[in-house]
Amino acid sequence: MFNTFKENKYHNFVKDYIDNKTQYRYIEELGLGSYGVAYLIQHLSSGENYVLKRMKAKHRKNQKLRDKFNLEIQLLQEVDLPNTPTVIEQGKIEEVPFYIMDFIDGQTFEQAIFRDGKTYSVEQSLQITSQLLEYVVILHKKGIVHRDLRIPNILVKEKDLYIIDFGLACYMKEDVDFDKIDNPKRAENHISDLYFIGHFLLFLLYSNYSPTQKKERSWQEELRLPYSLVDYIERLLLLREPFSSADESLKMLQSQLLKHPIVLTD
Ligand SMILES: Nc1ncnc2c1ncn2[C@@H]1O[C@H](COP(=O)(O)OP(=O)(O)OP(=O)(O)O)[C@@H](O)[C@H]1O
Repeated sequence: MFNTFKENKYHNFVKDYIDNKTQYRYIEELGLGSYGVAYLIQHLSSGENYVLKRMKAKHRKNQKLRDKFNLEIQLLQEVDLPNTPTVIEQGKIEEVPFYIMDFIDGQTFEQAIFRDGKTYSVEQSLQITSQLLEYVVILHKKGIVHRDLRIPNILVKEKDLYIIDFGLACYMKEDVDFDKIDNPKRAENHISDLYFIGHFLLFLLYSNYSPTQKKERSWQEELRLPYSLVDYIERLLLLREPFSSADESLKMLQSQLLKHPIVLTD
């Protein structure tokens, strides 16, 4: 098996492969996750940028992880939305599977908030969440749950949102007993995506927050949001009765929270 040292060696292998055996040239590494590595590459004749994502070399003999990686590609192909990257091609480099997809030349919300110090008002946070929910409703209609809608996996480019990293996505299970969900993050239905969207919304709202006290308090106390919005977020986070679908939560957001101007409580 490739160990950490060999992973570096494999990295050089991939670079050589891209530069000498494909119609692309290697530009840089974009990110290294627990299972995969993503690289920025450029198509030689068009000059367009793409992303090559591969499995980590040390996992290449692990059939379960290979299946997981193949499922990621399959789901991304099935999603086929303007706001998710299109899969261009797939293959193997020395037994390690990879695929090439569109490069979304935007910023992740993690970069926007934590690197660039971007702040979002309550109104903006709700507008962005509404846009995200619209895409998630379509995703769910296609029978797919993303299950990792965190700030590094949602990009913004010219005010449009894009969803990447389908590494934990799965086919949606229709009949699930809500009382038996002990880990909402891993639920194989809308509950998981709504739970992550609740946290996503809190990240946006916190971007505008400056602590007034040393002692850390709950988000309900710190953010001083209107009751209707607290209630809404609590439903996303399963602290209250969950929404029966992403569509229901989108409708409530659009018909009740976005319709009236948000007034913060003192
Ligand atoms: N299609 C894309 N367009 C733009 N940037 C991308 C794209 N795909 C990945 N990236 C960048 O590369 C980083 C890593 O990619 P990705 O999130 O898919 O893999 P990972 O999370 O590192 O792997 P794993 O699935 O093992 O956790 C992302 O955070 C993002 O910055």
